[in-house]
Amino acid sequence: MKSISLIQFLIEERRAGHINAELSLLIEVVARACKRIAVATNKGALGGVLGEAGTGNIQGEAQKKLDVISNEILLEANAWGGQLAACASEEMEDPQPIPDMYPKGNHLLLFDPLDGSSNIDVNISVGTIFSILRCPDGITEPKAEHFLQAGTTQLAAGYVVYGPATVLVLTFGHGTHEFTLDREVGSFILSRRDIRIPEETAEFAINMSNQRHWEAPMQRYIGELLAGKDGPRAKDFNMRWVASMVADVHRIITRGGVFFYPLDAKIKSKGGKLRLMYEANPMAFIIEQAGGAATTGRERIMEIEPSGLHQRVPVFLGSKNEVEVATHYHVEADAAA
Ligand SMILES: O=P(O)(O)OC[C@H]1O[C@](O)(COP(=O)(O)O)[C@@H](O)[C@@H]1O
Ligand SMILES: [Mg+2]
Ligand SMILES: [Mg+2]
Repeated sequence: MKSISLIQFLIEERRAGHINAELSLLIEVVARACKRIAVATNKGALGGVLGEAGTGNIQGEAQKKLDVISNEILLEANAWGGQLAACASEEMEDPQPIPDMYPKGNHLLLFDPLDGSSNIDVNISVGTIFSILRCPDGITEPKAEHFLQAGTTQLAAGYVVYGPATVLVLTFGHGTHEFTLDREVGSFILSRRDIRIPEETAEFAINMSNQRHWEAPMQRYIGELLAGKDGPRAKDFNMRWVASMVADVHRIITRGGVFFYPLDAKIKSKGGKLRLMYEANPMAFIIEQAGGAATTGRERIMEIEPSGLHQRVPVFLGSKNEVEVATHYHVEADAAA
């Protein structure tokens, strides 16, 4: 098989008119930063990267050292290239403009620098998630409000999973593609083009420990899956929960399945657990481009008009038919109420 590097793939995408030179460079820079995060992650205890940073982020969550290191790597890598107007991160309260000493570009980059933080210290896959938007015309100093664009306007989205292999999954709205890092050569190589998620699945991912706090339609849906062959679905379902969204989504991208982080009584006042701008929107774009579906249980994630940079939403995503059944149960219960 002829091997195609990420750089060659980006040139092809430019020729096809899917991206411009600035966006191509931006993806290269993000991919290079993620290689550095992979190196830091792989060093583990030997690199002094495990454990708590001793600080808290805007979400009120304790930061791990690797959350802080990954955030810095992404900010530093993106500061100088002339492809960005500003960055926003799950770890920072406000967007960070590109310093005045560097040229500015027309894109906005949003990222969850290190997803699955609870898994860092136990040597389970973690990742980085990113989303790219166009900076509104005439805005030279983007503020939070300029990032508040619906997911349907994303120009690109991707994630990198730091697992047994380091893998980048990317979309520009023309299919979802996967690249595997060749560690010896230092290049991402195309490993799957135009990924398709099967519409049917018998595998679901959810944190079952929250079951008693879920809303009634979620209780009903998961109850039916657990009843297996003897229940109304007449089929046995398997369950997986890595607790790193990147790893759970990557499994779905690879063999199908469905992922839920629903609303529950504990997190209701926050709107959900996962962040719309850094997690839900980019993953929804990637999943939809692979033939899957992504909703909040009530509406399509990518159609939400964001109200805040750190807004949280419920997330249902993956194989189309299961997302539809679970969403239908919620919409039906709302209508009945
Ligand atoms: O610990 P829980 O409740 O199972 O939540 C796990 C979820 O939280 C997350 O770790 C949140 O992401 P961060 O690690 O970036 O905060 C997701 O990756 C994962 O799906
Ligand atoms: Mg995350
Ligand atoms: Mg994170």
